[in-house]
Amino acid sequence: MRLPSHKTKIIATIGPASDDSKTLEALIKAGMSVARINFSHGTFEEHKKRIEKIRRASERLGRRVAILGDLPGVKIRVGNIIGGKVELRRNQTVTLTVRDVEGMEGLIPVEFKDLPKLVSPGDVIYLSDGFIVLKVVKVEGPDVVCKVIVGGVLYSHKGINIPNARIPLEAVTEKDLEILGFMAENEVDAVGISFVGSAYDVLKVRSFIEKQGAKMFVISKIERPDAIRNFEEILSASDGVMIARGDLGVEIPIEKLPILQKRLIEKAVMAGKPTIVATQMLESMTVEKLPTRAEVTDVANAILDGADAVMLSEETAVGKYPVDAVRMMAKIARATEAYRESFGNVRMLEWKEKIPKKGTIKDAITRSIIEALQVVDAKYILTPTKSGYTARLISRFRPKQWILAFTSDEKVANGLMFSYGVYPFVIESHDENEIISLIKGLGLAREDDTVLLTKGAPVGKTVGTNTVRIFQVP
Ligand SMILES: Nc1ncnc2c1ncn2[C@@H]1O[C@H](COP(=O)(O)OP(=O)(O)OP(=O)(O)O)[C@@H](O)[C@H]1O
Ligand SMILES: CC(=O)C(=O)O
Ligand SMILES: [K+]
Ligand SMILES: [Mg+2]
Repeated sequence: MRLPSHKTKIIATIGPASDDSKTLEALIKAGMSVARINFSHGTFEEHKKRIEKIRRASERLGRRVAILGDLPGVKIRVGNIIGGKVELRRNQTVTLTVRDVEGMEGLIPVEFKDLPKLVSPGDVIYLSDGFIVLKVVKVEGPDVVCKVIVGGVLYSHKGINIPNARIPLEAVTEKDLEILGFMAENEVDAVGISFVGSAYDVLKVRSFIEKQGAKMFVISKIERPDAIRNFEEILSASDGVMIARGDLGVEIPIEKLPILQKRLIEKAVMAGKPTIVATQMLESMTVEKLPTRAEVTDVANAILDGADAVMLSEETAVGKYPVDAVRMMAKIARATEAYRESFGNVRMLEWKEKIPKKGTIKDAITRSIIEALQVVDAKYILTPTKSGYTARLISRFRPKQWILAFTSDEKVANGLMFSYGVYPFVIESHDENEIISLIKGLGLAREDDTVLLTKGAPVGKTVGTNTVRIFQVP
C-alpha cells in the first residue's frame, strides 16, 4: 500500500452533488478522509442511504473514511421559497414572516416563531452567511418588515444571523438529540455540535451518546461569541474543534476572523485536540473548475496556522466540481506541508517552552520523540494507542514522518482520521512484532529502516505510554 501524499486531513460535505457511488469513490481516491453529512438539510432516509454508500465505497477501495454528522443546533433558517430562490434588491422592502407561507418576491418565511419578539427597528439581520444584509423597519405581529441594505439571490433554507439579538436557546435542542439518536443507530463516527456556547452543551451531547451505548468523536463548532469567551472549557470537554467561519464571520466582526483563527488553532493544537478550518475555503469551485488565488492562499495559510483538517461545504455538497475541489485541496496541502514542517519546528520550540513543568508523562514521551527525530533519520513513528491520545500528542508537533497508529477499536481509528499526519490501523494486539510484520507485509517498511515506537511498558505505577524505543526493522 501507499500512504497518502498529504498529511492534512480533508473533510468533504456530502450532498446531492456527491452522493452517488462513483463520485464517492472518486472523492476518496482524491484524498477525502472524512465525509461530512449536514443534518440541517435533507431527510433521515436520504442520510441513511448516504451513510451506507459512503461505507460501501470505502470498503470497495480499502480506504478508511470517517463519517461526521453535523447537527443543526439553534441556527435560524429561511423556509421554503417557491422555485427555490428569490432575488432581493437594494432598498427594496421585504417582509420576514413566521406565518406558515411559502416565500416569494418581497416575502420570506422564517422557521423560528420567536423572531418578531427578538428584533426591533434598526436591528441588522444577515442572510446566507452574511451575503445579504437587511435592516428592520418595523415589527407587526408575525411579520418583520425590513429594508434591503445589501442585495443578492436568496435560496431556500439558508441561515439567518442576528448578532444583536440574544437568542435565549440552548445550543443542543430536542431535535438535535433525535438526530443524535439516529446517528448512534447508524454508527456515525463523529458529531459536530453547532453553536456550542459552553462546556454544558458538549457534556449534554456526551451523556446522551453514552446513554445510547454509542461512541462518537465529539467536535465543538466555534461559531458564536460565547464559544470564544468559553473556549478553554469547551476545548477541554471536546475531542476536537471546528472553526466554523460561515456563522462565525457574521457573529463577530469579519475582520477579526484571521487572527482569531490563529489563536484558537494554537490553543487546540497545544491541547492535542484536532482543529478543523471550515467554510468558503474553495468557494468559487462551487461553479468554477479552478479556485481563486485568494482561496488557494487561504487553504495554505490554514495549514500553516496549524489546522489538522480543512473542510469543503457547498463545493462538494452542491457544487459542479466536487472531485476537483478535493483534488485541489490535496495538491495545496502537499505543496504547503513541506514548509509547515520547518515552520512547525520553530513553533515546536516555542510550544515546548509553554508545556508547564507539571506536564504529564505522555508530554515528556512525546517531546522526547521530537528531540530524537532531530538526531536520527527515522522512517515512521509507530504508536499503539488505546484512546488515540498518544498519537494526537505526537501529532501536535507536526513531525515530517507519518505517525502510524495501531488500535483494536474501529471507532478510535476513525477518530484519528481528523488528526494531521496520523494514519490509523486496526489490529487486535499491541504486540510490537505484529506491528512490524504488518507494516512490512504492507510494503511500508523494509529491513534496516529506522523507526520509533511508543510503548506502555508495565513498570512502576504508570499506566499508558511511558517508553519510546528507537530501532532498526529486523
Ligand atoms: N444534504 C444536502 N442537501 C442539499 N443541500 C445541501 C446539503 N448539504 C449541504 N447543502 C447545501 O450546501 C450549502 C453549504 O453547506 P453547509 O454544510 O456549509 O451548510 P449551511 O447551510 O451553511 O449550514 P451550517 O452552518 O449548518 O454548516 C448549504 O447551505 C446547502 O445549500
Ligand atoms: C460549517 C459551519 O457551520 C459554518 O461555517 O458556519
Ligand atoms: K449544521
Ligand atoms: Mg454554521
